Amino acid sequence: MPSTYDFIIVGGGTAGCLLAHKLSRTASKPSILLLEAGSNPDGEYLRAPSHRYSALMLRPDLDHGYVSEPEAGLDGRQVAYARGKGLGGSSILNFGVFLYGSDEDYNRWAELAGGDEDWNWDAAKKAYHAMENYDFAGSAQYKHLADPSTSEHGTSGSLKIGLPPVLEVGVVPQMEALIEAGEKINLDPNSGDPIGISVFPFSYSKEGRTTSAIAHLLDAPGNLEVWTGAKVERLVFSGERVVGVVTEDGREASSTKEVILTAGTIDTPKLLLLNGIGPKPDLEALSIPVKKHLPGVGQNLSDHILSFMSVEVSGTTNERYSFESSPSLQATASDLWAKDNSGSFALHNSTLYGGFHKLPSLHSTPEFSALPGNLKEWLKRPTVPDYEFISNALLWPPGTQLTPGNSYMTFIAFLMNPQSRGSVTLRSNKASDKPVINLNFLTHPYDVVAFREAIRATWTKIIENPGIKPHVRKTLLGPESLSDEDVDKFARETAGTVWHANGTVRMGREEAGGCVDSAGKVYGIQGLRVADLSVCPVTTNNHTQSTAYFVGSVVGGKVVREWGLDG
Ligand SMILES: Cc1cc2nc3c(=O)[nH]c(=O)nc-3n(C[C@H](O)[C@H](O)[C@H](O)COP(=O)(O)OP(=O)(O)OC[C@H]3O[C@@H](n4cnc5c(N)ncnc54)[C@H](O)[C@@H]3O)c2cc1C
Repeated sequence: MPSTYDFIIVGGGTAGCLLAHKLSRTASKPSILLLEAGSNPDGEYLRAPSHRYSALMLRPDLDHGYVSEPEAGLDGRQVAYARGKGLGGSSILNFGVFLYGSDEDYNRWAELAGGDEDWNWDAAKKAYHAMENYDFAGSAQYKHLADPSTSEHGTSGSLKIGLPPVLEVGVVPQMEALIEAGEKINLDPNSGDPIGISVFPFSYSKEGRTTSAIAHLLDAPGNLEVWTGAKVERLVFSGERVVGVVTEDGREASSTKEVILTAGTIDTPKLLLLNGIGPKPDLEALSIPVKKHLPGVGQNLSDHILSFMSVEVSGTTNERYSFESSPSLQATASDLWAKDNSGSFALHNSTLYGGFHKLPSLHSTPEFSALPGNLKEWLKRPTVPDYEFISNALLWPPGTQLTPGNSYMTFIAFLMNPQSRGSVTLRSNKASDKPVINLNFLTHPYDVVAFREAIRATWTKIIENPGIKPHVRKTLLGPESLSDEDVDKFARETAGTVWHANGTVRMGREEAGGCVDSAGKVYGIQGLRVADLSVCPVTTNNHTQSTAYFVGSVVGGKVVREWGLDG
């Protein structure tokens, strides 16, 4: 006999752990089973800010290891498409930036969700307030560059968010040089208005990285059971109702109320397709019995894209290369971190600064003019950015050897509001086969032009800045020139994912290709919801871990109300 629970949550990732936390702590104490394909990761080094970018390299076992198909817009390159595997999901591997989207993202989301105000900016603000435990201490050291208002952020949630207690060497003069050159400083990008340059808040505290599992599963109540190494392959149906799941290794569990999928933007549609929920012709072609013809499942894959650029700079600009190339400094840092979370492992890689910007010239291009009218109107709103840049990032390309005594500056251009759409489809009807991922990056004419302008503006703002230029010694990675042809070539050769995949089980009207309603319920099937980034009808203008938490929080709130879990 399979064990029976009120709710089964499939996927112990960013959204899934928050959802499990939320439901399990309601007054009625429903029984909940959380199933995670990966392990419960350990390894102290995974948490130090210094290792912010290296979890992927150090622990390939925590990555599902997906790779895209050859991409037409990227000269046939394939893109490694990491997805976290283990309790915490992609919050184990991510780079820790914690930014909300624009207020307009959430208001548009609410509109596309049929006017459901649970998704609008006011609701988002409340949701973030409730989940955050914001440490304001950091910014006290540099209030002219970051000054989040204490009343606008939560301090009693589970998710530790903050600003670096000390900024890394080089950051203050660079930010000041950009401000001097006319950049607007944004003292709190998590205010609904991301425009301007800011020190980026991160999902770190004095103890190091906060994953969703660390935030939400420590001291779990007795009514929450967690199975790791439990990859769900099959949904069990009773007529049109989902009543349970079966894992890869044959374990079964039944649900009396609902199964909620939080397996992420790649695996949630894969699971739906394998179980007969998706486009009928595709399912029939693979001999999968059709439970519900839903053409949108696996379609509409959306992601931000980025290109790294880097220059060698004089050794006085920052301390990055001298630290990274010194085994003895690293050893001391490792000891201090192990002893009391202090030293260079706490400081190194802790600071990212950057900004979200508008590109007025983009709005007069033919590619912009060709967009649908309501989208153009929305893109022109003052708090909707056209692109983002980040500086003080990791050495890129990794392993580059520099002139002894020198250091490096790496900065990144990001395309916001991408219009290219990809897909996640099945390779076969076997659950063990990886899905087919077509990103279709840079296949929409708007994206080509907007990304070109983003690269050009990022390069110019940083490299041509009179306070930064004198420190630059040579280009390590950048376009040959700033001509359209050279920038486009550079984009095709270097553009990659920001790992912000979303939209493959999109929320919206079924007649318009939507797969779930505004409560995350899968159309045509009872007892089945989705509560991860696959439901997004908007690619929010941020880095998307906060969006995943938001989805878990909103759908969780609806489940609590619909089932009266809080009495
Ligand atoms: C390398 C990298 C860097 C990033 N950097 C940032 C950043 O700096 N800031 C930011 O805001 N965002 C960042 N992101 C994006 C952000 O982390 C993700 O958008 C977000 O975590 C996705 O949350 P999710 O809940 O939708 O999915 P996930 O967190 O990926 O969770 C899905 C979970 O489901 C599990 N699962 C999958 N299939 C099954 C199955 N069949 N059965 C059981 N379990 C299953 C997975 O193992 C995983 O644990 C980054 C992502 C990556 C990969």
